[in-house]
Amino acid sequence: MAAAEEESRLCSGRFSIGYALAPKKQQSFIQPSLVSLARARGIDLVPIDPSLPLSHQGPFHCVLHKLYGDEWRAQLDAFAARNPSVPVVDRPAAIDRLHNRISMLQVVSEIDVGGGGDRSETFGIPSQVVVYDAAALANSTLVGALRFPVIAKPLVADGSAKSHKMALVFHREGLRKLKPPLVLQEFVNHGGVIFKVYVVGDHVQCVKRRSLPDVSEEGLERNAEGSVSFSQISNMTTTKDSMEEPLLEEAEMPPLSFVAEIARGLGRALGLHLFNFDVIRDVRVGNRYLVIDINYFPGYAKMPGYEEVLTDFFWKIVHEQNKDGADDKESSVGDAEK
Ligand SMILES: Nc1ncnc2c1ncn2[C@@H]1O[C@H](COP(=O)(O)OP(=O)(O)OP(=O)(O)O)[C@@H](O)[C@H]1O
Ligand SMILES: O=P(O)(O)O[C@H]1[C@H](OP(=O)(O)O)[C@@H](OP(=O)(O)O)[C@@H](O)[C@@H](O)[C@@H]1OP(=O)(O)O
Ligand SMILES: [Mg+2]
Ligand SMILES: [Mg+2]
Repeated sequence: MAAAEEESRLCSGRFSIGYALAPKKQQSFIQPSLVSLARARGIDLVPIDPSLPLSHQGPFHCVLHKLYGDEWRAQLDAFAARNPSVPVVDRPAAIDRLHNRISMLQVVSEIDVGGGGDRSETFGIPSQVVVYDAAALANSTLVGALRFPVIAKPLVADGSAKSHKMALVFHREGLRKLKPPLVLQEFVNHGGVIFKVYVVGDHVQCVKRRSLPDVSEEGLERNAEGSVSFSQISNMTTTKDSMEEPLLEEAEMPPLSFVAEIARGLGRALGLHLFNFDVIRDVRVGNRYLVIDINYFPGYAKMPGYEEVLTDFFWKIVHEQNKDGADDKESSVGDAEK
């Protein structure tokens, strides 16, 4: 940041965080309750107009964003080159890894959750294969390795409505109408409840949501249709499903220390501060947890107390950044920025 701009901040004692978000995201995330809490703690949340040069906006002490495309990327790169000490949360190259459902989950095998060796819980990802074209869907070696039912997920997870369109496929014949590129992931019975683990820097919070109900052997036989399509099931408040209602309130949460260790490992390996991940508990192995999805900058406003959590995060970023003004300090924000 230019010396004159920093001087004006020192006089005003305030920090500016610029945010660049799609209109729907802006509406859900930038709540008056968040804006006023941040303001009370000396932080102004300022909208960035992505159609104007970033250099004509600001000054900012941090840039927060969930926008894609080459133009936006070029703007951020130029901004980072001009303002090497201003954190960009998060780096586009780090976010990219979450836009492909294979690279997204590969990171799970890269992390090490120690727990001193006395932890009974284990974690991993479901078996999955990637299918690039229709010919591969007919390949018995590839598909034969999977146990049905499977969930077909678009390979690309770029936030488009299309990228959330899934199909639960009961039989091999159900694969025929699918459109690659996609990932075929084994459906794991998990009691109809999913755990969403929200990460904001060092903060980790886990909530329960409804999920797809378990599929029994009879259900598998009965389903002559071969597949069922769905989209963003955990955001639905009701389902038309005739299957037994999952008892959301009664579902036991995973130990917080366990999910927090996974969260920290993922945050470090991905170089990200703002994300959530979906975890299910395998009903066959009660202490086995599977990560099935990781999302950049999720719907934080649905997280209880999100205003405090996000304001604390903003406060830490701008204060760490300005403590000794350098890029070479040891803050986690600085590390991710590099
Ligand atoms: N392997 C699996 N086994 C059982 N259920 C699964 C599996 N994968 C996904 N699901 C169910 O399908 C839902 C959607 O899958 P996923 O989370 O991968 O999609 P998404 O569109 O990326 O979700 P989000 O809205 O969280 O970004 C999950 O919330 C869960 O209910
Ligand atoms: O819109 P919502 O508040 O539901 O947030 C969802 C968010 O949509 P948004 O970024 O457009 O807001 C999604 O992002 P994209 O994959 O589509 O980029 C994804 O992160 C979901 O997992 C979030 O739901 P949550 O996991 O928190 O339940
Ligand atoms: Mg999900
Ligand atoms: Mg997702």
